[in-house]
Amino acid sequence: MKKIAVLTSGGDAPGMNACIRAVVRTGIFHGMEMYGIMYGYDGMINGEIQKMESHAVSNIVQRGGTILKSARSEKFRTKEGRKIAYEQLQKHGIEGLVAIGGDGTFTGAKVFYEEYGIPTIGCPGTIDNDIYGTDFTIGFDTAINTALEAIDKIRDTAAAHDRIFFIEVMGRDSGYIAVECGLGGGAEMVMVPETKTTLHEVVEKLKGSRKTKTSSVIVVAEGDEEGSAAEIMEKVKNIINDDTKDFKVTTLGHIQRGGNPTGKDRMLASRCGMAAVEGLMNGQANCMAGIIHDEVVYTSFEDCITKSKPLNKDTLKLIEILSI
Ligand SMILES: Nc1ncnc2c1ncn2[C@@H]1O[C@H](COP(=O)(O)OP(=O)(O)O)[C@@H](O)[C@H]1O
Ligand SMILES: O=P(O)(O)OC[C@H]1O[C@](O)(COP(=O)(O)O)[C@@H](O)[C@@H]1O
Repeated sequence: MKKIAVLTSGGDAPGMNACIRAVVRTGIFHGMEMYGIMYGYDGMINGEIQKMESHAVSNIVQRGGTILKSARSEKFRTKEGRKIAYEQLQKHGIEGLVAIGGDGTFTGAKVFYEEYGIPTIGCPGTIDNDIYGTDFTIGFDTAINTALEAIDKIRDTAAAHDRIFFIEVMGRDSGYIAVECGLGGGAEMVMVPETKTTLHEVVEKLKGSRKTKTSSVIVVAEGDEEGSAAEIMEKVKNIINDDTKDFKVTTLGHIQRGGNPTGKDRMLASRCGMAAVEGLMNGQANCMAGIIHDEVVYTSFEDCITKSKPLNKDTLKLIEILSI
């Protein structure tokens, strides 16, 4: 294998740049020609493929976002789109791919590999941490630290005004961010897509905690089955029906996806990037390079996509115990 290309796809995540840097420099170290594909799978289809020398990844290890840009590509979901993508790779002589993204990105990579056989290895890049085959995903640590900083600030106001705050964090299908922020931010309760929490339980919890506390914070993952934090707040407010209680909502949104990656994310990203390139050189394909118990582990895309990584039950219990 002589030419490897790297792309970032799906949502961006802090640490993706550190991963791109590791991919490019590991490849060059081993005598490969390295290429960057802009805008994920869309760029593959559009032929936005550029050679990357070592200096192309200078001064990016500390930066959020992704210098290769990211996209969610509808065209790549079609057979015609993937055929054009393959032709573009052929045109540039690309023999291997590193795809940095989440489970959608890996689903696309798997379909593409099965159709055209271009060896591909993924690196887990999503703030949601919802990927089987790695203890943590690139961007998760930064996202929870960003969210925690925001929650700490909101708690100041909550405490000063005796308010009940519903804080929405990201996590379309996953409650990892909510759970970590809930625990670290001292929340009364977390509401996540993986477990059912009824409005009745929320109301009872708030009534109970108001006996000992004057302010409360409830962290809601955006994908919770009861709806958004704003919707949940309205419903709870209506049930409690007490004008003396002051309810507020804050949706943290995309601040969680930006910013300089933490040291942990830079380390994880660099290790996964190197492992992806060395995996390709050693004949691995159709799998993701992740880190489990501090060791590099290659997990098939099939498993990454189909197997779930359950939330730690002890952590959920801990939140309940610590919020009495
Ligand atoms: N079944 C599929 N077939 C082909 N491509 C897919 C498929 N699922 C996802 N993709 C591609 O992967 C991209 C990224 O997936 P998405 O779910 O948006 O983000 P993430 O990788 O962060 O989970 C999609 O925009 C699409 O181009
Ligand atoms: O910016 P967008 O495209 O609306 O994406 C929002 C989504 O991005 C995430 O932060 C991460 O999603 P991905 O795993 O698809 O990258 C989700 O939690 C959130 O729902």
